[in-house]
Amino acid sequence: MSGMITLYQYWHSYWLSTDIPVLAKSLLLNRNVKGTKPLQSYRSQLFVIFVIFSVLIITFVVSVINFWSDDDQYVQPLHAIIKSKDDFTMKNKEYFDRCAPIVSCDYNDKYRTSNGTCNNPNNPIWGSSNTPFIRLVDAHYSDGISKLRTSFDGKLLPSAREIQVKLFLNKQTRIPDKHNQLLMQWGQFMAHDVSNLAIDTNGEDCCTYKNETQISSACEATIEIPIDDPVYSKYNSTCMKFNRAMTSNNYNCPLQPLTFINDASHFIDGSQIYGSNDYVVSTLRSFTGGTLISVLENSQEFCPHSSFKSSDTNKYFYQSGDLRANWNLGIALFHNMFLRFHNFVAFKLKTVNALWSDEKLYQESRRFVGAIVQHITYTQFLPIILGENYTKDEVLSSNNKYDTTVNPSTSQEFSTGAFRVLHNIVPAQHRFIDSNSTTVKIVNVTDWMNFPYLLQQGSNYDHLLRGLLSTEGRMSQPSYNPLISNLMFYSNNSIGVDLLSYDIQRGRDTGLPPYNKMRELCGLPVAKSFSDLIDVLPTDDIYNLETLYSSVDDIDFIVGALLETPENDALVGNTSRCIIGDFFYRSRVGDRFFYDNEGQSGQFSKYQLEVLKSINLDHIICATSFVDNLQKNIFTKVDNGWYSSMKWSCSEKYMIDFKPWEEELYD
Ligand code: HEM
Ligand SMILES: [Ca+2]
Repeated sequence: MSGMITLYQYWHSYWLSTDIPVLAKSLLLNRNVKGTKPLQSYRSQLFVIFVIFSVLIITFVVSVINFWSDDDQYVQPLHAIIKSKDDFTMKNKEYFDRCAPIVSCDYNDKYRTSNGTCNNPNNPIWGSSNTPFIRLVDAHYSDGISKLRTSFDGKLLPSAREIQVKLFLNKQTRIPDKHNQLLMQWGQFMAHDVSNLAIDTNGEDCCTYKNETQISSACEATIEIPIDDPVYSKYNSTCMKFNRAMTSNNYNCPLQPLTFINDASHFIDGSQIYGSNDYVVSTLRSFTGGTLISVLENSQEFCPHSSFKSSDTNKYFYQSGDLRANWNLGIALFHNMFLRFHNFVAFKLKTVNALWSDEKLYQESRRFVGAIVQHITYTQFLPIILGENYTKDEVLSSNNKYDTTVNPSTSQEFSTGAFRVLHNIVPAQHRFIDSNSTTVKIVNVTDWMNFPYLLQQGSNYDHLLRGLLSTEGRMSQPSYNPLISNLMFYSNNSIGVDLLSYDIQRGRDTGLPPYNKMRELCGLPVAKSFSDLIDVLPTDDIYNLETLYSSVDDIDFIVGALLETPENDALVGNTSRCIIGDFFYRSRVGDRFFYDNEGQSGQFSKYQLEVLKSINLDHIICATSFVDNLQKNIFTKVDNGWYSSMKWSCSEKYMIDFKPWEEELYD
């Protein structure tokens, strides 16, 4: 009875007379309120129970709402799917057990090594150059080891060129794109930072060897051209030369099934600018003032030259951290831009730290540039490629914590498959635009492959840069432009090759799993018949696929990925987005030196990070060219709305503050 009274008294006094702020204060301070009656202790306990009970109910209601509102069943936490499928620490185990070099590391060092070793304290080789790509799915070869995949019923797969002709070649759409050509160029620059698959060429022309009995293994995979090919039949050509990629066997590490080696450091660290090993790095450094070697022409800085095969001394290749710098004019421009930017940063750091040595200036500048390359990729580039929300929720999730269990290596599926889908935004032509906004020249991309010297003549560097900035990009679509689809690397002696045929054949060469396997990995339902592809592929493409492949399980990954309808605000479809997203997630969380990872030896100070985060590609363009005003959204041709015609001027908007790098001197 006394207990009843007590309870009644409690409720009565609680609702009618308790001073709630006083009670809350007592709970917070975990002590009794002065002058309370003996009932007070019960009151506090009941109040705690009441709070806990309420929290439980609210949590339950919120999780029920979340469960029902999760209508996008295919958007799953991709790294969770991929990570749970396999243990990344076991990837390429045989390589690591048998062939990996032994390295000694100083984990207090503030700077990355040139080849990427010593990043992960438990696995110091992870992500370093000359180590294998990782496979997210096991290799697919017809003999389980090295022979190109065949169809499930044992027949040969359709020829890569036949697929190009029947599915893609005539599907050119010219809808104006809101992005400019610079976006594409950043993509290629990024691809070359993280991926370099060496090709086993030896100068052989595989089609000449084709009919000989002793065919070299590098030439096993020449591409058959259909007799009625709309382009090559005019030249009576029935064979497209194709060399297989180098494998670990070429690096003195025989492994089965074939394992492919990345010559670039897998990390996003600007290795295409600096080189992926000590030798290349040292050939590019001037060893004064922390700068890279450059040549001057018309008061402009360019990459140093290496000799050209031609006797004409006015023609040359640029030397840089990546041999592919000369492939096309746009990539050559980017190599020059970043050479200039490195030297600009070195100069500025010297002005705030007059006593810094060449070594210190070089390393600090490289660290600065590497951070900016990451920052641009994650904040300006990826939101356009993968969509804003996907980038935020999937790629940039998990705060800024480095995770030693995450393997940062580039995946085979990313480099030979998903990221190549963006070859579909490579334009056929570039415009050269002068300072009066007049187009002074239009060039075909394929006319200048391996002829980068055009860039250095007159004001061509700035003209091409203006062209990339103000020409609309090729809209993402299920085809490559007709020039790279037929005439890539053409010369006086050869018609040229087809990039899409190469991409399809390279997938088979490197044992990529077929499209259906990649769907499964990324959480899409496995297609049991062609008609099941309707969830992400247009109907007429499904029909055409059925005429080419005998089973839905045969479709090449890049073929399915290229046909997928792009997701919401992304440029790529569901499976490409998943594989690209997976790589960029691991490349961030698995990189101890990632620019905004917290608690690591190479960490930037708070003020340095503030400056770095305020810099974007606009600042780099302003610091390195005569282009002096820029649109507000650097990868967009023009901004929309009434404000659109206005551009921001370099001198007002894009200054970089180097003060946070000034080291205090103590007497
Ligand atoms: C004018 C522009 C471009 C040209 C001429 C070009 C050409 C090529 C060629 C010839 C290959 C090697 C093909 C092979 O033998 O397997 C390649 C590989 C590749 N490309 Fe492109 N590409 C361009 C732009 C891009 C863009 C915009 C991206 C992505 C955003 C990209 C991503 C890749 C990737 C990831 C590889 C594999 C790299 C490796 O592992 O070695 N490329 N490209
Ligand atoms: Ca790299």
